[in-house]
Amino acid sequence: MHQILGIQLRIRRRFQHRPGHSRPAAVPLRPRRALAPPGRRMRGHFRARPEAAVTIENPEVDAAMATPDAASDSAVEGSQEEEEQEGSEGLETNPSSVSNAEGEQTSSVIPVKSQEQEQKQEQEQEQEKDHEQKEKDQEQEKEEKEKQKKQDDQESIISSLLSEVEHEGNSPRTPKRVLAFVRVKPTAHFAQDMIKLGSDNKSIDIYIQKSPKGGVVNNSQTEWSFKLDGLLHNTSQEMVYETVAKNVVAKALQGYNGTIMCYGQTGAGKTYTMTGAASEYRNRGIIPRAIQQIFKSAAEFLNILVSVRISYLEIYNESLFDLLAPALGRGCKDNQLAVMDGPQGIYVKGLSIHPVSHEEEALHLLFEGETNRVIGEHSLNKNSSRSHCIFTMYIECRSRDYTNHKCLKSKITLIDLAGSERLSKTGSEGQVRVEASYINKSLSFLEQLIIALADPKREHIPFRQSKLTHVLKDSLGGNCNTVLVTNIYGEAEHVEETLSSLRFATRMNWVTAEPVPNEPFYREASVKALEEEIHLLKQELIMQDSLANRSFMSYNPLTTSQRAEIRSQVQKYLKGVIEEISIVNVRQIQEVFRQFKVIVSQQEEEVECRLWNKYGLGRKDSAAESESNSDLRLEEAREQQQEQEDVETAAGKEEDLEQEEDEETLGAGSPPTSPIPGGKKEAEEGDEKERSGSPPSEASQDDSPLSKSPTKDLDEEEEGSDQESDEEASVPPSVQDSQLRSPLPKQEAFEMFKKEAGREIHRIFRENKRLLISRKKRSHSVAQRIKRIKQQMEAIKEALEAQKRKRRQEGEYTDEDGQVIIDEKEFSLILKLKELKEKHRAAFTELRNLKAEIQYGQQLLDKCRKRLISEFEIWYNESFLIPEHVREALKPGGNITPGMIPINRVTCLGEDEQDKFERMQGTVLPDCPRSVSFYRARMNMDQKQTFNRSMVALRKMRRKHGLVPAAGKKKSLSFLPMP
Ligand SMILES: Nc1ncnc2c1ncn2[C@@H]1O[C@H](COP(=O)(O)OP(=O)(O)OP(=O)(O)O)[C@@H](O)[C@H]1O
Repeated sequence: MHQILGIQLRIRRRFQHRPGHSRPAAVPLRPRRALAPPGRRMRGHFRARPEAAVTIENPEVDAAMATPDAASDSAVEGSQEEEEQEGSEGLETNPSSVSNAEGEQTSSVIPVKSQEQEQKQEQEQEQEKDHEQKEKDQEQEKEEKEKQKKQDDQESIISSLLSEVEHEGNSPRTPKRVLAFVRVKPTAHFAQDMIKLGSDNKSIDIYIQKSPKGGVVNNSQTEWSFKLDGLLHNTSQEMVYETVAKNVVAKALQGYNGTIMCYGQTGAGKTYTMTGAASEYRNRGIIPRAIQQIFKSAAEFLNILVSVRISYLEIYNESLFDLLAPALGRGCKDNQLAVMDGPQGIYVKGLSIHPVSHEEEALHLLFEGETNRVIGEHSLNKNSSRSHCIFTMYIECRSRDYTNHKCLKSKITLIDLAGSERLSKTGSEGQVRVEASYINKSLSFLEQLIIALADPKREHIPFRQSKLTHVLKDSLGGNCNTVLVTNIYGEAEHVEETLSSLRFATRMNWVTAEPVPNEPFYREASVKALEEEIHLLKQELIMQDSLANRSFMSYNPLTTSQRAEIRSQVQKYLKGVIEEISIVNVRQIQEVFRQFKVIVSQQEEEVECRLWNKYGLGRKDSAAESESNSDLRLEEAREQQQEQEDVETAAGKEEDLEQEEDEETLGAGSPPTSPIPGGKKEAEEGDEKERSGSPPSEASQDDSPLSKSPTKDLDEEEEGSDQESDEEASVPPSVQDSQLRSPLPKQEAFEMFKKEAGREIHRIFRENKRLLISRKKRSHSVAQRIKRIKQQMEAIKEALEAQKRKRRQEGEYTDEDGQVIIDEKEFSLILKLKELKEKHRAAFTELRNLKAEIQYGQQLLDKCRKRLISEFEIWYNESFLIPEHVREALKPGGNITPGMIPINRVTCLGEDEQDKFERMQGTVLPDCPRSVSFYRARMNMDQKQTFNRSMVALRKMRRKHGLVPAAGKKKSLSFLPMP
């Protein structure tokens, strides 16, 4: 019955959707239906109306969304589109319920036809097909136009918010509520007698039999009814996003803060809803989709520039952790975070916020954060996350062409709460029990907070009771769009927890919210205010110094000679020549500590070398090698920096242009320069010299081939790589034949490696390098082109201005509507300017794409380089340093116990993921071209994890088997036998 009604509804909609349209009488439906093979009817019918569709596609779910604006409209459209397709299937397959345009009742009797009739019928079918195709095309065109219109609308909304005219809330504000949805985890054992989902897709009833023995739920009530904003049962990830998040994200681009929170029992699907299945693009959750929506919209905006920054916070046992902390490990004490109330709202002091320029970068951060989450196994969920996680995207919109100087800020807070079940239910002990009690406490504080927020009479809202509630102070209700997704199980055994989750959802649903966009602010003003503040503070310093008779004080970055002076002071202090180092300023203190660090690491290396030599541990050239290793790292860093600079100079022209425009708008004459000419550069050079280590007399200055690193060699070779052929002759004798030969100098060994074992990776490295260089060249020429266009635009603008002035001086003519009449020259100048603007925009897009390619290429090249070097290191160690018996032990079947990773696994790290990615490219990408960023970010993360895991295992292995690890954290891999 449902299904029949469903089809009728869809058919009606099909005709409603295109008013005035009626199928031409010449295209009857009957013959086609009559020819349909028996059985197709049923198949088509069921395919068109699965149970899921009944619940999801009910338009009332969409109506439940607070604002029927562009985003939610498109959600409805999406389902209408599906319905239309389904509807057309219904038209073909359900003759009993369909009438044609003339109202004739169709029949399923197959008429006997002559050949002529059949031909005619075929012709008619052809015509019908053509007609349908045309209709489809028209509809597509219409949809495209509507999409564009919506996009333009969104852009124009942002533009108007940014406009100079004071923005007033012209539409009366109607109090709204926090939206609450319920998502049921799919199950084969849905407790139909206990959980009843209403046909309105909003209500849910729970029936629990009163337990004769008494128990948790043993009061007089056995039935509960809840009415929320929507039920998501058997709903795809896409539909969940459309219903729950799309509007919030679209509004965030218009300056509204948005919050989406997943609450529910452990394992009920919070993480699945928020982040999604890790490996499948189709099953990605709200966060990856929100990232995609933002970057997609940003790319489509013509005049609005969107910048995005990301932070990822974890609250675990009432402690805050930065899941994206750059260098520090989780839980590191140095990384103290604190929730602060600032003038601009709540913020977490010390939490790293990362600017991201494209989707893949943002996804990479998400995946990185995900891998750092605390996962504690739990009887309810093997992958239970025992912490609350808050992924925040900070969005900033401003006008691209600087028609105004305002900036619109907003943030989207996406919260994945820890499981909400009661302690007894977790069946956990020890640490997990402690965690559960923390989680329970913070969730009950959250509940208290929600109750307080929902009560309009309450004056005090207990935000500060827990870290979670404090962090969420400005993210729940108030002026932001807040949506709660309550994840529940459908099974009978979880019904009590389901009941308590639904109570939480209802309370949340009572919380009022009055979403208003954040006030745009003047970037220029804030930069100016900061500059003034710096200026003032500098003056204050000067005054304090003169009062304290310290007129010699300077607060500029240190020069090379100043650094050298500090170094010599530190050395004197260590030798006891001077008693103390007098402290002058913060920069000097930092430099003193740095110098101490440099000296300590040098001494460590020296001591290590001496020990090796003294006890004859088999590494004759250890001194040279350790330096060679440090050189290697240094060279690598230097090369990366060089390449980074290349990219920046080539592709960064675009930013230069933007900056130029920025400066114009800021009215600054020239970009800020270092207070000391060449100061920073000099300081950096000084840095490098020092890092290469030791005093002049020591081996770092040595030019011997031993100290020459492979990466250095890579550099040289890259320069002359064009002439070099892959099929080079003179392949040296294979190392395999040699039984632990006396170590070759690394330089020679590297040459050998490139020609045999590392030949393929070396070829790939060169190929990547070549591609990167060509992209850089192209981006350089595009940047030049942009510059030329800009100059032309400037010239035309000037000419236009002159023309306008002339027109005004000569007196203006107006037409009957009062419009100023301009002459042909001015008109052609305007046209030319328009044309140039378009060219400028196109070149800009090209440059941006090239920049993304360069960035990606650069990453690829870096990876390739690292792999080449690490493989070389392993090969070198295996060939020259590991004795035969250890090599045997490392082979499969050798006496290394299971669980340890054979060395050859390390050499092929990442290959599996790469293969996976390539395979996936062949299959998934053609259907889903937008999934590239998702899979790339995923692959990067997987590779990183595999590498880290392998390294940890390898280190353990070395320790266990009496193999002495090289001292120092950053040592390259080497296996050394104990005497
Ligand atoms: N709607 C769904 N469709 C398919 N699989 C789901 C769905 N919801 C959850 N799952 C699966 O159930 C398992 C548990 O889900 P998830 O980890 O998201 O639960 P959780 O509520 O986040 O648990 P915890 O509180 O312990 O973190 C996962 O393997 C997930 O893939």
